[in-house]
Amino acid sequence: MIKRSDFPKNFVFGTATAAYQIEGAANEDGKGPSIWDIFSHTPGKIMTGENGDVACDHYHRFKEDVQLMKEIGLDAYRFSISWPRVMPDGKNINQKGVDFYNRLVDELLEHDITPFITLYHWDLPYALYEKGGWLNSDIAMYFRAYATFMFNELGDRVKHWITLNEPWCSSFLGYFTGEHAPGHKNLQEAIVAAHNLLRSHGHAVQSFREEVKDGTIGLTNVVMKVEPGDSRPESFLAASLVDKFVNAWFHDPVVFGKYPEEAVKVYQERGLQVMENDMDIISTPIDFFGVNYYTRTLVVFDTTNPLGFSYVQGDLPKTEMGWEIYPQGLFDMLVTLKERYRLPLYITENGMAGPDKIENGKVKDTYRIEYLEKHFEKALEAINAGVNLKGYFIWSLMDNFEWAYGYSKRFGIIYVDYNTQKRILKDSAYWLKDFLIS
Ligand SMILES: N=[N+]=NCCCCNC(=O)[C@@H]1[C@H]2[C@H](O)[C@@H](O)[C@H](O)[C@@H](CO)[C@@H]12
Repeated sequence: MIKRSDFPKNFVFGTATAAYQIEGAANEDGKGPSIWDIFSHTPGKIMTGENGDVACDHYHRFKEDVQLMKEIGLDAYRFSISWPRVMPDGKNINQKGVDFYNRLVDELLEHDITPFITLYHWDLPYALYEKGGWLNSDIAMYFRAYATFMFNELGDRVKHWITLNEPWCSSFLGYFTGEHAPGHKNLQEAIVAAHNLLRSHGHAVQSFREEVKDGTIGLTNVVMKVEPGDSRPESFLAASLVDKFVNAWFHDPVVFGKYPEEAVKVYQERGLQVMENDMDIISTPIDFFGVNYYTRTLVVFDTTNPLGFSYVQGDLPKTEMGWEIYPQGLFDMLVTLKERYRLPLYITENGMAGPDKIENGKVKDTYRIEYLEKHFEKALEAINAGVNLKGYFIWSLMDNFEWAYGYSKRFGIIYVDYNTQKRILKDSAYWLKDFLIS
């Protein structure tokens, strides 16, 4: 049985959340609307018709939540800042919003929990969306100013920062499939948004080097193990190409200063415009990559699809999200990232949505314990294979607003009763508490 002491001494175990998914107080103390406030209030966008107006009410209950993190014994906590809470119009400061994050950081430090901050976890100020949002190249300057302000405000106490959470989701789910805010369905827009997200990332890193000299900063991507769904050679080719679009597209430019060749050609015909010194900015050196790993993606050669491939379902056991449980993919991707980019890594998200039910005041989420054990084992295997893995953040600390699925998908190790806002540690939280002292 794997033990905490099998991991390197300074390895951090934590949990992760995001502002829009847990804070609530959507219109309180001067906070401005984000694109997710508008999207979740737009009929038909959220499967359950729910929104993040209250969520887990973390804005008011953060002290209780930090106390629960302490009770479990977490080393670290990854959370995001709501840009429109601190800058309601994307530019001017809302001091009450800033005060909340000062209080949260101080509460974490008082409980010996190391804060890891994500600057952007999808909740763009709506006022900036009205100015073009990620489609307007000026967004990089707004993001740089926001990042610089936060570095100056919290950088004395917070030494670990992530610029963006999953730019692939922000651009391709937000602007191509339309599943996420702002709900556009335009491939050219998705390509432009992805480029502006990476430019914004680079500007924030440049500012960080001036503002927080003793800190580390990185970029978090969703990392999908892309595999062929059948044995045809064309499907192997399709898998390799999809891997370039979903994985390499958001890692290569940040390290090598250039997009993957195979994908550039496709995107240049569909609106990608790279201006002078964009790639130099995007490839401003970072200290680590954050890896959000959930599952694998299977693709097959498919001439009926204009892109030449289609996604297929695998036959492994699945979570409530319909995602296959595939711990081997975590090992494979950690090794791939290490060999290609030679950067330290954090697993900034890994976890599962389960059929969590309260029975006699308990949640027997044995399936989540097994899921975490298997993925912990693969993470350790990767470390022993030479991967410089520095930490592991479970998604998520508590059940929360799961974007287009509303509150119907429970990822937390803590159960949230949304009617009463009562928090109940699931069996997986008690398991983690024991693991962290093993
Ligand atoms: N097929 N397939 N699939 C895998 C693709 C997963 C893309 N979604 C994510 O990674 C999001 C990430 C997000 O940071 C968090 O805010 C979300 O709550 C979790 C759970 O959904 C994950």
